[in-house]
Amino acid sequence: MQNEGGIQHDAQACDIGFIGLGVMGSNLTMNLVDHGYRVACFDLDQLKVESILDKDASERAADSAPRVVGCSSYTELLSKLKAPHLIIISVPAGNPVDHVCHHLIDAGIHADDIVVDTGNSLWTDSVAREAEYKGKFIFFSTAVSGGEVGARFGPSLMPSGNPYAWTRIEPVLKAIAAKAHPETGKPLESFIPGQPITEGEPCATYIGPIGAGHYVKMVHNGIEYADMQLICETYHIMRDALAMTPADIAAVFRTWNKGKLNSYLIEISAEVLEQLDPETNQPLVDVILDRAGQKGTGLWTAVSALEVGSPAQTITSAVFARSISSLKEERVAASEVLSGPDAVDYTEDEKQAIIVKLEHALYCSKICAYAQGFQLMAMAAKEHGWNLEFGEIAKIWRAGCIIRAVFLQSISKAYENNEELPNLLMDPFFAEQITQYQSHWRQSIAQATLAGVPCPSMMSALSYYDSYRTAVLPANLLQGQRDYFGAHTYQRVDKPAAKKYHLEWSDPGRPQTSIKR
Ligand SMILES: NC(=O)C1=CN([C@@H]2O[C@H](COP(=O)(O)OP(=O)(O)OC[C@H]3O[C@@H](n4cnc5c(N)ncnc54)[C@H](OP(=O)(O)O)[C@@H]3O)[C@@H](O)[C@H]2O)C=CC1
Ligand SMILES: O=C(CO)[C@H](O)[C@H](O)COP(=O)(O)O
Repeated sequence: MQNEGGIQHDAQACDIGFIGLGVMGSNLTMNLVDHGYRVACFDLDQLKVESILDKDASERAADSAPRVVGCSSYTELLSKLKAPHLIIISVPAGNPVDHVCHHLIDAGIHADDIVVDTGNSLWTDSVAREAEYKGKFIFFSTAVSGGEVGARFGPSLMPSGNPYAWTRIEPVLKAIAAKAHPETGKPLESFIPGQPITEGEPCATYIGPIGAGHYVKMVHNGIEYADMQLICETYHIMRDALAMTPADIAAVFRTWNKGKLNSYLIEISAEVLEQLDPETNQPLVDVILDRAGQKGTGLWTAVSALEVGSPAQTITSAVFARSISSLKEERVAASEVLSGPDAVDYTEDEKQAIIVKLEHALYCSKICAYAQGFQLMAMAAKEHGWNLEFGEIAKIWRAGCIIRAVFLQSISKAYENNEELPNLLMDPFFAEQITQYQSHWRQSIAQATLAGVPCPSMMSALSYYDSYRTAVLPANLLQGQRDYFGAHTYQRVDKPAAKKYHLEWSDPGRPQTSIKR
């Protein structure tokens, strides 16, 4: 037995307790052990505990000691840990997180123990939890992105909460995080158990007070929704307007993946399109039902954008695209009643020209989706008093996470060059890129519209761009309408903005009054 700070514990005690051994939890646990941590594990389902013990046995050297210790209760888990305890949880967002926290309190967790929530929790829940569990233990959060492979070999991590807790957790999270090449921004990857990447810049940085990290992860997911939807729209245009096969479209994505669109999402899209159905030997994508699921983070982003008044229409339209996809039966019925334009027969040369334009359309739309995400974070940070470092946020998204892409290096440079950048579109590099490619972007959307193929997110991205660069929007008429029916007042272009006016619309003379408040 050792004695540290008056606490007795076993030399073989575990460094970390892990609760929730599902898709993410089991892989995060194996990632931790690859980095030399001894982990005590618990899940409500004991089969999952046994399975992780088997996994450890199969991956560790035959003559080495187990790196994972299985537990059958919260009390047993606490008893296996070095003090002060560090416990990581990966359970479904919502009630299960509080269920775990309450059981840890019942099991005798201490005030200086740390519980780190890694699930996709709603950021306001994390804020409430820190307050609720104060004095019982330190509630900390680190949002995780990267899916199961990321969890296993290096995810992107967005930690936030008590700064003292961060000093204790930082070495653990930076060890298990994905690593990016500092100059190129490209992910440094190894998918071999027991041989983790140790060089490069870790994709984990302290985001701020509790809630900030989960907010940033929520926006990451909102961007993820938009990015995925934009790729799906280009696939749709190629499939229905250009009559291309999944294999042809995959080949186009493979080519794009070598250029400015290089990203994990383009890569996996090509792979999905190439996959044949094991049952029918047809392209798998053709037998997957076109009804998209969603767990809530895209919706939360859209709701937050509406609440803080940040224009994030490409993200929001991606959420709506999932909603309309779920109306499968109605769409099938409507397809037999509602008409669209006649199909156009393109020559091979015309098709190739359209494909070139589509690449640029996707790129410009993607820039706008990211611009909206960063703008939303900036507006939320102002509202909640967070000091978000956007260059650092872009850096931790370069590897490990679902939206990892070479162009995040350019985003991080944009914010390094100008910390006060009001919008990504105003960065000289991105402004120039859109200037160069916008004609192809506009032509692609026009072509899709003429062919009757919906591209709501691409259209909304272009509208965002055009709205953002328009000095005088038609909101002047809108203000007039509001004042007409509801005396909601208006400001004048020729008077100080603080002054408000109302026109007496029902008075035949229509006098204007200056509103004194
Ligand atoms: N899958 C992904 O790609 C990503 C998921 N996330 C988030 O990570 C979290 C975990 O996701 P994922 O691994 O996919 O989910 P899973 O459903 O695969 O795993 C959750 C695990 O937690 C267990 N569990 C639930 N409640 C408790 C409890 N009170 N005590 C102990 N164990 C419990 C579940 O057991 P049982 O099944 O018996 O209920 C299950 O084994 C979620 O918040 C998710 O949103 C984040 C990033 C990516
Ligand atoms: O967080 C993630 C990756 O970053 C998850 O994959 C996310 O839960 C997927 O969301 P949805 O099921 O709503 O598509």
